[in-house]
Amino acid sequence: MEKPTYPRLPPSFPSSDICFWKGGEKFATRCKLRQVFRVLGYGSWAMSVEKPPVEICKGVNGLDKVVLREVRGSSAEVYLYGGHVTSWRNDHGEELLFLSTKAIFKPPKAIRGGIPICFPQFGSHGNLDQHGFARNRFWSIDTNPPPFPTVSTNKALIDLIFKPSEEDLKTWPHSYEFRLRITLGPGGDLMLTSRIRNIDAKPLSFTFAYHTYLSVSDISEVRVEGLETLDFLDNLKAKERFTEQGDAITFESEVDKIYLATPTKIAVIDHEKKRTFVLRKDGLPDAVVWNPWEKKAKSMADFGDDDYKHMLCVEAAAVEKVITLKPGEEWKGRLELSAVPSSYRSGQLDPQRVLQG
Ligand SMILES: O=P(O)(O)OC[C@H]1O[C@H](O)[C@H](O)[C@@H](O)[C@@H]1O
Repeated sequence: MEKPTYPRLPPSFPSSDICFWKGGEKFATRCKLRQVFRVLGYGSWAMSVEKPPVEICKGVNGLDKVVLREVRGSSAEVYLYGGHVTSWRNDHGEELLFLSTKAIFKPPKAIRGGIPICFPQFGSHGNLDQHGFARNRFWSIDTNPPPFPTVSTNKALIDLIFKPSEEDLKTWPHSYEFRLRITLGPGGDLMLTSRIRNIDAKPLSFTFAYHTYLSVSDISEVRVEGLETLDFLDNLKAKERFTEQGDAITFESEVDKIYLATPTKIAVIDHEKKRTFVLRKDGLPDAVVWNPWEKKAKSMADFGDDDYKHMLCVEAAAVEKVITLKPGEEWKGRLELSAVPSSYRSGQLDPQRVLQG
């Protein structure tokens, strides 16, 4: 083949980041526009401008949202309203979080689905409104967050901050700073790290949950491993304490349980989808498992009648033992979510095996 001759490009020719595509497959990323110009015309190449790893734009009803993108194609969306993750997609573009077909993106209602933040109160475990108020307040982008002990090389991350307003101080008179970092890892893992600092002169006590709504193909085909034989508080039986019996947890009716002092890793196995979610948590001893089932689903205005079949909440939480911070103290609570193909058979939970599957 004859050596192609390239056109001479003027020095001012733009050199922004570009992706190459062939037959729907991404061939290369972050080439310079100058190089692309040379390749065009030699084969059936297409090109597109690489989308940024962090983009701030408008979402439903004009609410501000942040889109995180990882170079291999996974993505996440975060609304500043609630500091709320509403979408997490793998590199095939498949949605991994459940979002109600009737979700209302309108304050003061919290968004139904995704990952609402329950703070400073989980559920009705206190005098505040159900799940506290962080999920229906506007958060801000934190442009200068205090450093983390380990430096992150991830580009797809956003730091948010929530500080109580004068109104909030009237209902809950405590001064604090709540920082939330949301990161999409190179393999598409979603990580949420909350840092709450007490900046008041008196102690700060709270309960907390990442109220994660996982998307599942069919709830009756789902199994949770890692919670068997643990004690739990049953919200459907006046928070009475029971011990889980037998095997992994499966679903055939309404469930609303707070499992206590759980392992740091929990697996949610979706047999039909052949997908396993692995939840890893730190600083959050409890795990809430919730599915409203048919009757409650019908009573919820922002929840489709059949939506209960396609969701399961497994919530990394701190409920039974209230967290108390002395003045100046900081608490950290972390959740890491991965979705892997299941090559999973029954037996004790071994998340390492799940991950390698
Ligand atoms: O309707 P929400 O206030 O969002 O609460 C939804 C659910 O959240 C948690 O999982 C609680 O354990 C449930 O008791 C509650 O029904």
